[in-house]
Amino acid sequence: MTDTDTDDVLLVRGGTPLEGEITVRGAKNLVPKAMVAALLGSGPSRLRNVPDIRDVRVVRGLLQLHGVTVRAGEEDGELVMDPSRVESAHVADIDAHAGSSRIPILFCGPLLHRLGHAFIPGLGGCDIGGRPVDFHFDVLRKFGARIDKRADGQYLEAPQRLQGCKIRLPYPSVGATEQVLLTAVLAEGLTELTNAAVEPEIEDLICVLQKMGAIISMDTDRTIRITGVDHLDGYTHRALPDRLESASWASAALATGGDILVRGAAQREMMTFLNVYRKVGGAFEVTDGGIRFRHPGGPLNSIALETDVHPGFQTDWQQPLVVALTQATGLSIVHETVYESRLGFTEALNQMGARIQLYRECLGGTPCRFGRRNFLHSAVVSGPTRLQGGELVIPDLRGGFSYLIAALAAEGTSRVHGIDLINRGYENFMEKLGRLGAKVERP
Ligand SMILES: CC(=O)N[C@H]1[C@@H](OP(=O)(O)OP(=O)(O)OC[C@H]2O[C@@H](n3ccc(=O)[nH]c3=O)[C@H](O)[C@@H]2O)O[C@H](CO)[C@@H](O)[C@@H]1O
Ligand SMILES: C=C(OP(=O)(O)O)C(=O)O
Repeated sequence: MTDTDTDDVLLVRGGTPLEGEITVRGAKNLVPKAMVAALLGSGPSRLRNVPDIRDVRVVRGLLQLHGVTVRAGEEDGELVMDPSRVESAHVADIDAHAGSSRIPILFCGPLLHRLGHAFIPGLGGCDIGGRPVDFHFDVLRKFGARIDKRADGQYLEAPQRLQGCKIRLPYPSVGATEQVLLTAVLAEGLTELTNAAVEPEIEDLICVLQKMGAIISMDTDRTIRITGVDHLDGYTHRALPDRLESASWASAALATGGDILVRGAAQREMMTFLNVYRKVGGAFEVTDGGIRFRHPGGPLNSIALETDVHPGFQTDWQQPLVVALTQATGLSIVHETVYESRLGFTEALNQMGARIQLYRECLGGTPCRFGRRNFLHSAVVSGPTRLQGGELVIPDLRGGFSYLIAALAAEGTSRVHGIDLINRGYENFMEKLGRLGAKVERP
């Protein structure tokens, strides 16, 4: 689909506060990985709270190509995956199904265990930095995999059973940590991973693997130890809620002066976000069923914000919150330390009337990996500014949702191109917008 396709364009009439209730389901950053984990089991797995998003469809297609039967369970949002007949898939078919997601790389360990070989096509995912996968392949080599890089992708082979090993990640990468987990659980012997990522979605993946029969311990110092086992069963698991989508709606409430009850949102995984939300001047109430986010009236406060690995401020929360910061009084500082190019989306906000200046220097308290490498990875947001509707082309998933928020907060009408990308990570977002009173229509 191109951005000239009218199906992929949304007309947004701004100026109406978003008000009402919506529900978030399982996390985009857990569900597809738990689906990959099903490949490791000898029997069927049941995953609940699965959202209907594109990244889930991509993994479903890839599992099916490898002989896994995937069907809906009895409960709404339940998937039953049976891997009893895992088989090789044709390289061209894998390529066609890989889609826009980064998940195919996590098939490596499970396929090496089940088949002795794997093919990994070029990866999708958001264009917010170089996003190399060198850690993944370094890790797989340590387990004993052979990797042959060709023009169409990476061909992997396990000449013998993969062996547990000692690994230290150069940076606590979420994907590389998951790569280690999904590979080490069936490898022979002990694997010790230091400098691991400890995001809530990783803990939930560990819960899935433990239910399957894996032995995994987590220390407080980012060390994860996995004792390889010979056999894993299927699992039954309810995915943790999507803390990233929840925060996006929270930012939408703040930027539009609205009031949104996000059913399913969970406090524990959002503590860092909630502290920042309160500092900016947003109000929230945690209930048993979710979190209500609202603009309490009056001015918002400028803040200094630094994204970081968990338990720091999650980078995927950054872009939607920046839109709310355009409405705060004074100068806010945003230092993006996880991705080198995640602030480019602000140019379009400036065209709408925001005042956001980007810097190559580390403007936060902590110098980061990007400070001396010429990346525009810090921002100063001056506010409050009146936003005017504009012509917006969605650059990436969270940037796309941020443009929707900006268009909803702006005066006048915006044309937002490329909205299909939002389906990667936001279930039924059009329906949810409608329920919250947003004035949106297809041209
Ligand atoms: C599907 C999914 O779960 N996506 C999430 C996952 O992405 P993903 O797993 O891709 O993110 P990583 O944590 O791996 O990336 C973090 C940093 O490490 C670098 N890096 C990573 C791997 C590697 O082999 N080499 C390398 O240099 C990346 O370029 C980036 O600068 O975690 C990110 C950080 O919380 C989130 O923003 C994404 O939403
Ligand atoms: C960066 C993101 O996702 P992915 O890693 O799937 O591109 C995101 O969810 O904001």
